[in-house]
Amino acid sequence: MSAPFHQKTAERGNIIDGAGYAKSLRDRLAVHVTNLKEAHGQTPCLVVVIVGDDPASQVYVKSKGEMTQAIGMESRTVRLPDTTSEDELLKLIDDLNRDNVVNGILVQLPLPKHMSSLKVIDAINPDKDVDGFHVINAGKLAVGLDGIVPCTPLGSLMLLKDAALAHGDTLAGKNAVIVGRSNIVGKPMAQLLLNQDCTVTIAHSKTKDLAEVCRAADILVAAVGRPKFIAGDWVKDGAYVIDVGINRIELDGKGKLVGDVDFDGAKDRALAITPVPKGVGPMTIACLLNNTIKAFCLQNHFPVPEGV
Ligand SMILES: Nc1nc2c(c(=O)[nH]1)N[C@@H](CN(C=O)c1ccc(C(=O)N[C@@H](CCC(=O)O)C(=O)O)cc1)CN2
Repeated sequence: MSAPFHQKTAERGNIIDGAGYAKSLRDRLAVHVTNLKEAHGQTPCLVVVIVGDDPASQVYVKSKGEMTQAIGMESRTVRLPDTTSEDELLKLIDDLNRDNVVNGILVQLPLPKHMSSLKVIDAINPDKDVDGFHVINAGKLAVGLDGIVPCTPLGSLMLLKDAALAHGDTLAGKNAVIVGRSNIVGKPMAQLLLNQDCTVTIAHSKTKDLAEVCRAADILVAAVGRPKFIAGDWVKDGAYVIDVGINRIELDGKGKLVGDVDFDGAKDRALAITPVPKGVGPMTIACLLNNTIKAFCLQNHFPVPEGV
């Protein structure tokens, strides 16, 4: 087993360095891309589709394109106006499904209100669904088959495993509480932690005594999308805390990014905790690159590189 990336140091304390882990993952993936090119003369190709002009989505999509290219893969971005009809988007996906050069298709979420994200995701060929959102990939994860795993939960699991390893610990047998039941984070995160032999609870807006449920968590994953929703005293002493939330708030007249956890209140209780920014967020894009390489190898019947 490799040495843990996350080490408790004087500067970092118990703060999980998601940005640093993501960089080291991208460096490893760049080596795989070079090796695949040398061995097969082919390069994985990712197409990202964005509809509309949501400013945060524009930033993420730009970053996806840059990072895809930076590790040596081919990147294409399709930008559509928010007047695009659902049928036009479905037609584009159909074309991309049929294009043999394209290995990965990602439709940036959220979509404009006149589109059904379930319908759009369902139209993507599951083999090219590098987000891992298609019902076939969700089903594979649920029954323990190898498929494409959603990027944010996959990145969160990598950080958790690494933090546990740094403490000479494992995830098996731990009480994991996930606050949030979305299809793209909460539910797949629960499946991943179940597969690690955790005892898993999914909590949500109707959960009774949420604070008490959280206080019982050895692993607490916050994915509610509400700034500082999880108070510091909801965190058990010695818990691993993964904060998936990325919320933009105004503080002293300035824009600021905060997570779903009250970081200052939680950090002295947690054994290890992800910050916002530079925690889970950067792992989302690094795992997208990981998934694109995996999809490329599976489509071409090449061996999937170890660790991908
Ligand atoms: N099709 C998808 N849509 C969306 C996904 C997804 O996985 N697939 N996830 C999010 C947005 N997202 C990627 O698309 C994403 C969010 C945040 C980050 C990130 O690196 N955040 C930085 C802060 C950046 C900032 O200033 O906003 C951090 O946390 O350090 C990357 C990707 C919703 N849509």
